[in-house]
Amino acid sequence: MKRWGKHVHTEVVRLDSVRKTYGDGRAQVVALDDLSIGFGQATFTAVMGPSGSGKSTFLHCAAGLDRPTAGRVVLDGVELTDLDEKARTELRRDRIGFVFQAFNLMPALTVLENVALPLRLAGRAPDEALLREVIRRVGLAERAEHRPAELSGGQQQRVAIARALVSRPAVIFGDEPTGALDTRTALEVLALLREAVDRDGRTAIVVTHDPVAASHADRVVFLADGRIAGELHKPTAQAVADRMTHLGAWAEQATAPVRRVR
Ligand SMILES: Nc1ncnc2c1ncn2[C@@H]1O[C@H](COP(=O)(O)OP(=O)(O)OP(=O)(O)O)[C@@H](O)[C@H]1O
Repeated sequence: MKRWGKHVHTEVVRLDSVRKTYGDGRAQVVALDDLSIGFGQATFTAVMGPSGSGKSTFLHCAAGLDRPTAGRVVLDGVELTDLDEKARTELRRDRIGFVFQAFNLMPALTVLENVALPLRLAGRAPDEALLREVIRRVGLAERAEHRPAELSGGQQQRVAIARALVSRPAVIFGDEPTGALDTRTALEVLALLREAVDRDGRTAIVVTHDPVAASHADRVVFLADGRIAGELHKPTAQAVADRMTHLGAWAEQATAPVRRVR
């Protein structure tokens, strides 16, 4: 907890002087270059930047999926950089929800079973009333017994959001969560993330290429060459697009390889 004057400010995620390099010698790539940034509780941040600017690397380091080469990451009061692999896995399971572009649902399981999975993996007996409430909130009450292949892309992503929310995580990380969705469906998914932040006090950090998606955030953080290249608060889609143009993001994107699907 940090105090800024009269205001009490809680940072749920904090990166201090985080550096991440790949390879060494002449082939070394600096993906994150001395990055320091904090994310307050109940805030929604979009992370944007040209291809290769370090967005995925940032997300992986912030969420404890990967270890920085130097610097420290604190998530929900725990210093990730001190933890071994097993402890980091447990912290991810208990304190973090993930939403990916490719939904990553288990095809053989029903909606209800998919949403219950994080609780089962944590050895907790899922409370069916709680599961049904989370599924109702994402608008899929009638679909609880269906399997992912029987749902539209937008419905599948809503299942993924329900699954991310069920363990009441401190942070929800999104990697292009609306990347595979049409405009209207993307707006529904963004509204669910917004509600998780505003109503439940979750902290959302979402990597996106889409200025409209980013305009749903409280703050947009721009990365370039592994560093923070600027921020916008309460952004409009137009302001985000203008800043991305300034960063040369669109020109680079046109020639960039198709994003990896995880
Ligand atoms: N495993 C790896 N080995 C070597 N270099 C890597 C590796 N992963 C990423 N990089 C490099 O690190 C830099 C940052 O990559 P990163 O994937 O974080 O960028 P990004 O902003 O997410 O890009 P995109 O929008 O294209 O997905 C790039 O120069 C990339 O080539």
